[in-house]
Amino acid sequence: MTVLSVNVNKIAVLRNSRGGDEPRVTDAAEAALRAGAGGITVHPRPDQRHIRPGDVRDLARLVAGRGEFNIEGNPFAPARGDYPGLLALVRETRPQQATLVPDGDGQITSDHGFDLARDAGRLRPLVAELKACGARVSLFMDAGAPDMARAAELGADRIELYTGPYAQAFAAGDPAAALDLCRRSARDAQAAGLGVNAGHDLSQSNLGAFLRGVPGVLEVSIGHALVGEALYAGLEPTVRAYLALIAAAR
Ligand SMILES: CC(=O)[C@@H](O)[C@H](O)COP(=O)(O)O
Ligand SMILES: NCC(=O)COP(=O)(O)O
Repeated sequence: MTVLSVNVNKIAVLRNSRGGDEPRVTDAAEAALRAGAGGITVHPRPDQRHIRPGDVRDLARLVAGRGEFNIEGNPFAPARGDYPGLLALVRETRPQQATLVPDGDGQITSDHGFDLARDAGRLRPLVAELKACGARVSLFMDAGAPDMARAAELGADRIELYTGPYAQAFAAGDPAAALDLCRRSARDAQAAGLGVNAGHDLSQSNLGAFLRGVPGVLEVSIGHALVGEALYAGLEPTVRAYLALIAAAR
């Protein structure tokens, strides 16, 4: 069954907005795991707009043995201040998965996957180093990317389908074409021996249709919508609602 990995970036946004320690990302992760989430995802960025290196260390300890810890980030982004870089964080905290995302600082959020025709050569040694740290490596990829097999060729274990365009199409009432693109890309990745994860702007409204339309998704990582929904329903009930949607989509 598809694993739910709860992204706690937005808990850190709220915490950082007042400069203190509350709400704690570790409390949110604890609640999510208690409710049955299969893992926790964070996306520490060089500008530390939300998740900080200390959060990554704390969450690695908290999740250990209780679920999968997934660290996302741009492996090419240099260290800055006390942000040591994605590889350094992975070396130090040994997460079960590292998801590589080609984000720049100027982006408000992740909005595209890798261009492997340009990036494969630079990625190959980084993927090898991350795997040597014991991490499964997933590459953030656009639905419709022409070269899913190249992700396998450079050593990745999985791809993460960028589901932002699907979510936008779903909200506009016309998801069919975007869903079909996701389904075809997932099939191409699976044919190349890659596992398929998915994430970005997934929500309780669009998740069921996505999972029914794209067979074999191993993990969905969800944060923004889930935390927003939890403001009204509570975090543990919201996580359980996502788990029920995943179970119903089988
Ligand atoms: C890669 C992706 O789509 C998300 O995991 C990412 O974490 C979103 O980042 P923000 O939470 O900073 O918008
Ligand atoms: N990889 C996607 C993720 O971790 C969370 O994305 P979102 O649900 O915050 O858009």
